[in-house]
Amino acid sequence: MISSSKPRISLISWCRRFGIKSGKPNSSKAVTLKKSELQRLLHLTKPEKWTLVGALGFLVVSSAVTMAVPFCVGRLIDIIYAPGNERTEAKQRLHQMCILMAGVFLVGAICNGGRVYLINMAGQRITRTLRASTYAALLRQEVGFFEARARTGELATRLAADTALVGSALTQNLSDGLRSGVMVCAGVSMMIATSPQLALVGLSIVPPVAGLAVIYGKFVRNITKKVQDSLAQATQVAEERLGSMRTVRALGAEAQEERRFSSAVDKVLQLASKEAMAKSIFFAMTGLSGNAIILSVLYYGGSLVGSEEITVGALSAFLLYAAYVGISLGGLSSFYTELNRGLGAGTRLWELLDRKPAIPLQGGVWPQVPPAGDVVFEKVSFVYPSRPFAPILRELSLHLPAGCVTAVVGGSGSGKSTLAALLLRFYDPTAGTVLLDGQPLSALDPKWLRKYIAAVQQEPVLFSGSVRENLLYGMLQDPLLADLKPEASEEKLRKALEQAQALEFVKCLPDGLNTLVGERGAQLSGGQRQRLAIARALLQEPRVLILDEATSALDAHTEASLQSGLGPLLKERTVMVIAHRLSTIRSADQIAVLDGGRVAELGSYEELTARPNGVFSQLVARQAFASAFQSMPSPTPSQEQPVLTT
Ligand SMILES: Nc1ncnc2c1ncn2[C@@H]1O[C@H](COP(=O)(O)OP(=O)(O)OP(=O)(O)O)[C@@H](O)[C@H]1O
Repeated sequence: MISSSKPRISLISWCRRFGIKSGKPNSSKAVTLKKSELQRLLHLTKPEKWTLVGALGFLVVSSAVTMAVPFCVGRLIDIIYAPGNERTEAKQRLHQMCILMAGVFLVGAICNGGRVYLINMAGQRITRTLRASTYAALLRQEVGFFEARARTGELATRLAADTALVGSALTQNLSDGLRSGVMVCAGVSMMIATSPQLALVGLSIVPPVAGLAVIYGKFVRNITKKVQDSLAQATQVAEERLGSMRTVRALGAEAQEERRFSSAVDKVLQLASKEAMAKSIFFAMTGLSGNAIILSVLYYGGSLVGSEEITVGALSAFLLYAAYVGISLGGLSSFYTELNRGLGAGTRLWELLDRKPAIPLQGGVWPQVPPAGDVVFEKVSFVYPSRPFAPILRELSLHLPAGCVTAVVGGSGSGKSTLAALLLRFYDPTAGTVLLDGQPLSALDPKWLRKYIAAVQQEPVLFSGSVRENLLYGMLQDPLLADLKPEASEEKLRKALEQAQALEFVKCLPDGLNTLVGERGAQLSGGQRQRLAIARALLQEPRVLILDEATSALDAHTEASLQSGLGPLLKERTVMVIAHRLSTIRSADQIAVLDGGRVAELGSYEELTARPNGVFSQLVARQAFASAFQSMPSPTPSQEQPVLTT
C-alpha cells in the first residue's frame, strides 16, 4: 500500500524542481494570478465586444451541433439494431435522420468557420491596439530609461511577441476555452441524463485533474515570464551586433558573437525545456485519465447493457459524450495554459504601459513669446541614473549670454556632452537648476523648450528614408512648427543645405533630395551625415543651438567654409559649441573649460591662452604636440561609429 505522505513528497519535489514554492508566496519575481490583472486583460476585449458577441453566437450553435452528434449516433444505432418486425419503418427513419443530420452538420460547419474568422479578426485588432499603445508608452519615456540597461532589443520583443501572446490569449484562446467549457457542461449533463451511475464512474477523475491543473497553471505563468525575458535578452544581443556589423567584421568577432548568441538562446532552451517537461507530464496524465475513464465506462456500461438497464445505443452515445468531455477537458487545460502565458506576457506589458516617465513629454509653462536665449547653469550637480555613484558635474555654474557663442572644452569625459543633454532636458540635474531666460527648465513645457533648442549631436543619426525626409524629420507632423508647414519650402531647404555646406554633395547624389540614405544614414559618409544634421537643425530656426563636435568628421577646408557660412547665423542665437579641435573655437565669445565637474576657467581665447599654467593653455599645448602626428594615417577600423559591447 502506498503511504498517504508519498504523493505529497513527490508533488513537493516536482514543484521544487520547477521553482514553485508550496504553501508560501512565490519569489518576488513570480507572477501570481491577481483578479485585477485578469480584469485588466479582459478589459482589452471591450472595443471588440460586438465581434465577440457574434462569435459567441456562432460558438453556441456550433457547439450545440457537435453535442447533438452523440445523441443522434445513439439513436441511429438503436434504429439499426431495431427488431425484425420494425425494420421497414426503421429504414425510413434512418433515411430521414441522415438527411436531417447532414443539414445540421452544414449549419455547424458554417458557424464554426464564422466563429474562427471573427475571433481571429478581433485578436489581430487587439494585438494592433496593444502594440500601438505600448510603442506610444515607450516613446513617452525619458532618455535615461533607454540607457538603464541595454534594452532596445528587449523592448522590441515586448512590442512584437508579448502583444501577440496577449492578443491570442484573449481571443483565439478564449473562444476555444469557451467552446470547451460549453462542451464540458453540455456533455456532462447529457452523460448524467443518459445514465447517472455511469456518469459517476466517468467523472470521478475530474477533482484530481483539476488540482493538478492549478499547480501546473502557476508554474506556466512563471516560466512564461522567464522565457519571454530571456528571449528578449537574446534578441537584444542579436539586434545590437547585427546593427554594428562593420565593427564585428573589422575586429573579427564573428565566432565570439556566435557563441554569445548561442549561450543566450541556450538559456531560452533550458527554460523552454522545463516548460515542455511540465507540459508533457500534465498532458500525459490527463490523456491517461481520459483513457482510464473510457475503459471503466466500457466495463461498467457493458454490464449495464447485459442486465438491459441501458441500450447499446445509449452506451454508445454515453461513450461519445465521455470522449467529447475528455477532449474538451484537454481543450480547457490548453486554454488555462494559454491564459496563464497571456497573463505572464501581460504583466510585462503593464509594467511598460503603467510607467510614468521621470520627465514628461509635455506640460508646464508655455510662454507666449520665443525666448531671448539666456541660459544659466546654477550650481548644477549631476549623476547619470544608470551610474548613481559616479558624479559627473559638481555644483557647476555657467552663464551662456543670449546671442553669444560659448565654447565648452575639456578633457574627454569631462562632462561637455552631459551639459548639452541637461540643456535639452534629456535629464534633470540631481541638484541645482538650469534656467532659460530666468525660468527653470523643469517649469517650462518640454515641447516648447525643444521647439527653440536644437542640437547637432556628436554622432548625428539619420533614419532610413530620403535626404528630404531626414531634413524635415519632426517638422511635418508637429503643429507647433506650423510656420514651416507645408513641408519647409524648397528654397528654405536649399538655403539650409547651403549654409551647412551640404548643397553640393546632395546635388551629386543619384536622386538629389530624394536619395535614400540607408539605415541610420549608412549610405553617407560621416561628414555628410554631420552636414545634413546641421542643415536639419538650422531648418528648425532655434533660439539656442548646441553644436556638439558637430564638424569633427569634416576635413579642415570644409570645416573652415562651414564656419564662415554659419558665422552670421550664429550671431543671431545663443550657441553652445563643444569642440576638441581648439583651433576651431578661436572666435567664440567665451570659452568655458570643464575640469573636475566644474568650470575651471572662463574667458576669451586670448585671455585663456595668456595664463601660462592654466588648464586651457595645457590643453592647447597638448593638442599642438598631438597635431605633429596628424599627417600620419589613422588606423580607424571602419566608417561605423565606434561601438562598445554591452
Ligand atoms: N548615458 C550615460 N550613462 C552613464 N554614464 C554616462 C552616460 N553618458 C556619459 N556618461 C559618463 O559621463 C561622463 C561624461 O561624459 P560626456 O559624454 O559628457 O563627456 P564629454 O566631455 O562630452 O566627453 P568626450 O569629449 O569624450 O565626448 C563620462 O565619464 C561618461 O562615461
